[in-house]
Amino acid sequence: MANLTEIPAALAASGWQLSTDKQSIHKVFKFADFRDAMSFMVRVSYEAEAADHHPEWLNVYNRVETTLTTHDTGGLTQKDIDLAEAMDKISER
Ligand SMILES: C[C@H](O)[C@H](O)[C@H]1CNC2=NC(N)=NC(=O)C2=N1
Repeated sequence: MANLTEIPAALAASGWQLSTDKQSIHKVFKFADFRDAMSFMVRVSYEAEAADHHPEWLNVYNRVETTLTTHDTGGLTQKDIDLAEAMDKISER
C-alpha cells in the first residue's frame, strides 16, 4: 500500500491535520464529559479491531487526542483515512 502525501478535503474540514513529515494525521476530539469520551473510544475500538488498524491516542477527561499512521509502511495510507472517516462518523452520533 502506497504512502499518501495529502488528506481528503472533508477530513481537513472536520479538523484532521497532516503532520509536517506527512506521515500521520492528528485530531483532538472533544466531548461533553469523560463518559462520552470513553464511549467514543470503545466504539472506535471495535472498528479498529475489525480493520486491524489502531489509533495512537491520549484521553484526558473529555478529550481524545488522536494520531493515525501506518506503522507497517512508516507513513500515511488509505487505512488511516478510512479509520479517520469512521472516527468522525462515530464522534457525530
Ligand atoms: C500484525 C498486525 O496486523 C499489524 O501490526 C497491524 C496492527 N495495527 C496497526 N495499526 C496501525 N496504525 N498501523 C499498522 O501498521 C498496524 N498494523
